[in-house]
Amino acid sequence: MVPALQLHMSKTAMRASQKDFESALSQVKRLKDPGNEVKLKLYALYKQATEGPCNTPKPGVFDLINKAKWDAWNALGSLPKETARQNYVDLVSGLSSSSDSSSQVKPEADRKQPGYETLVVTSEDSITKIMMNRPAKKNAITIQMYNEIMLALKAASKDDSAITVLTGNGDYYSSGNDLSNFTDIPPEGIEEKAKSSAILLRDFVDCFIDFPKPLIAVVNGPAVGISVTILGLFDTVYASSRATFHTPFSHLGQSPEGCSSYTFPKIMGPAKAAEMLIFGKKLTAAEACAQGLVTEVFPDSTFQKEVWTRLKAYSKLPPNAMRISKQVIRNREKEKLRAINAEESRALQERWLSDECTNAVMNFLTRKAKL
Ligand SMILES: CCCCCCCCCC/C=C/CC(=O)SCCNC(=O)CCNC(=O)[C@H](O)C(C)(C)COP(=O)(O)OP(=O)(O)OC[C@H]1O[C@@H](n2cnc3c(N)ncnc32)[C@H](O)[C@@H]1OP(=O)(O)O
Repeated sequence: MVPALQLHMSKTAMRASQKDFESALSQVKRLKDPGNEVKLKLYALYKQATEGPCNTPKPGVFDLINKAKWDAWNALGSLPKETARQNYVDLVSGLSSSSDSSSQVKPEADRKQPGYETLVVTSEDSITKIMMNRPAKKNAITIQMYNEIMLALKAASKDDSAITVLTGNGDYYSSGNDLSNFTDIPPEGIEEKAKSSAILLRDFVDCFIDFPKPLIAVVNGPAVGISVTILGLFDTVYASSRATFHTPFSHLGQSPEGCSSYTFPKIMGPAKAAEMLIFGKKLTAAEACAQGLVTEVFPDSTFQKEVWTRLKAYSKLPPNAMRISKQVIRNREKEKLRAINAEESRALQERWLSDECTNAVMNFLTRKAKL
């Protein structure tokens, strides 16, 4: 190589290295804590790059931290300043790329727990998220979905997450019971179907009564029927400003479930509860919040961002303390809630056999009526 060109190139390399060094110095402040060993390496390379070989007296044996730093610097011997600077830049660049890849959000499909067809269940940041996933059917709850939600709750109660969230995919939170559940009548007849459905309903609601960790509903859109009534068993309910809360049981020839015959009057008083549960009054998110069913309403445009930021912060609280607090708040009611659940399920078992209910369901299924 022509000597003049060689000189030019090495000067450029040195200038670039100085620039890289400065940017590495600012980058290092944004890195996650890389641990003590790496921090010592960085310290030593920095000192070598800026001051040259170690030139200070060795600290005393009891000055542990300064001695470790001194040892690390001294170990670099007579390494040239430029090489130390380059090594520093290389080390920071390696740390940044590994911390970038660990903080990258994996696509939901990669994090999804297997085994669910009607739900997407993910666990991340100490939060288990159970998302109802039939958006084309407004997340109407099929028999399979009832069973999968129970499975997901049981798994979440034992996993290492601190909090559990139920939410919906798409524009609805859930349109409640899938009315086509009424069409799948076994050879044993409708009475048997009503009986097994009442057991399913009781077991489903018991899972919410017994859930041991903080349980949060992220109500992303309108909620109907059982998806509303079980909200009284959640610890926190966050709603989008687009959400509505509708329990049209009389319209459907049915009666309340999800322990709402007890929780709603307790939450909002008997008069407001009756308007919802007997007359099917639909509440806006703001009304549901004013009546205590909803904890907080967020503008729809920022709903997901605000709610998940809040939940990520809550999920870092000590999990055992949260669990015990929930027990202290809820345990004394559990037996009562189970008895109420059983009673509501028995009442519905009869309702499902009534003409009022059959006609309402048929009207929906034959496209004659919607809510
Ligand atoms: C004896 C056997 C008993 C079995 C019982 C099992 C256990 C049950 C225990 C629990 C009991 C719970 C009580 C309740 O939850 S009551 C509430 C029931 N829900 C409803 O009545 C809502 C019915 N849906 C509607 O009124 C409307 O769909 C809507 C929610 C107001 C939305 O209207 P939209 O115009 O915006 O959208 P739409 O075109 O209607 O819906 C899109 C498609 O989704 C289907 N769909 C929506 N909700 C349901 C539903 N709840 N059940 C079944 N299918 C639903 C709708 O039919 C559309 O489908 P498609 O595109 O036409 O194929």
